[in-house]
Amino acid sequence: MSQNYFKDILETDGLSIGYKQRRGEDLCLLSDLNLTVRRGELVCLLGPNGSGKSTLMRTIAGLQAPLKGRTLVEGVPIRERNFGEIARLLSIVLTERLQVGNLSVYHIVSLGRHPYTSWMGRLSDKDESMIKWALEQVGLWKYANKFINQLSDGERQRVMIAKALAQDTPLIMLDEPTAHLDLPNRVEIMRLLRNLAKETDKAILLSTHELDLALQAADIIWLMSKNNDLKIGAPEDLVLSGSIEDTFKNKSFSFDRKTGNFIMNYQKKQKIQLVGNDVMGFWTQRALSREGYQVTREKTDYCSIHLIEDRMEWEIHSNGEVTNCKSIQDLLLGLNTYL
Ligand SMILES: Nc1ncnc2c1ncn2[C@@H]1O[C@H](COP(=O)(O)OP(=O)(O)OP(=O)(O)O)[C@@H](O)[C@H]1O
Repeated sequence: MSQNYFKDILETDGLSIGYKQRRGEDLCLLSDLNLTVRRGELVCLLGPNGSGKSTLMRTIAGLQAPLKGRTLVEGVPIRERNFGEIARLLSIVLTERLQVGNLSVYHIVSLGRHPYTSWMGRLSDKDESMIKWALEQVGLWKYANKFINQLSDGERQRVMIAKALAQDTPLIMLDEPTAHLDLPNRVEIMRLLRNLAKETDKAILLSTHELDLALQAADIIWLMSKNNDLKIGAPEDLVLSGSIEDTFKNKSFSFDRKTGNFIMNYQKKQKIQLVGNDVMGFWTQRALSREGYQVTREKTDYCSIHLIEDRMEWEIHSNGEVTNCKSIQDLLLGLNTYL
């Protein structure tokens, strides 16, 4: 543990990232970055493919040389330190699936203690208690003696997080920790990482393509765009400023600031009035938009749809006629006969 208390666990000082070219100018992806990650903070790095997320993560971790500037963890410039010293400052969880099926969960997590063990790798009482603590944090102590190939992908990811926790570093970095996982496991890993940041007071920096989860879990988002730009802010600030919308703008879908969802852009058909609110209204509107209708609260020339919420039914009102529908599927079929 460091003697000094650093509020900003990670700092970059005039950091420029990119690639040195043999001929011509260097490929500079981002320049003069002065970034910080504070104690207890979960920061999610987001951006489209090829925007430079991996390059930034690798450069921060000291795995790739910066074009300019430096990274400091708890005030220590990491590229000036040796491997053992860096391993006490930051731990990294990479995306690759673990291929070592014949190692136990306990053994893998114990590898996180390598910066503290002797060259023989003998574990002290403190090492053993850290390993137990780390496995308890991710809810896998009961699996300590299982082999890694007996675990699901979500459980393996939790083992790797436990290994990083056992390493006991102020900064934990994770490269796409939710890749290869199903939705419940993706949510679970993000929730776990957020809780760990708060409970352990560590700084956690992760790269992800999961915009939705990052918006819900991150304290701060670092948003990279393809035109060498990095925007930083609370998720809600980046939504309200339109930065998220701009970054992921595409002709086939758009980001809806009101709901935080991506909406596929379908060809617009007629305008339909929707009368009624709430959950049923939300899902009815989704279905109508998917079919290409423009949904409005105003009266239109065509028809209006009334929600009968207590019976979970829909009515199509058109030219004085009313058609009753028992489901959204019915409603969409019914509309085809009117329009
Ligand atoms: N070794 C390299 N030499 C030169 N250019 C590179 C090298 N590696 C990556 N690049 C370029 O740097 C840019 C950023 O790549 P990077 O892999 O950091 O993006 P990313 O945001 O992590 O992408 P993805 O979301 O697809 O993983 C890309 O244009 C890529 O072609």
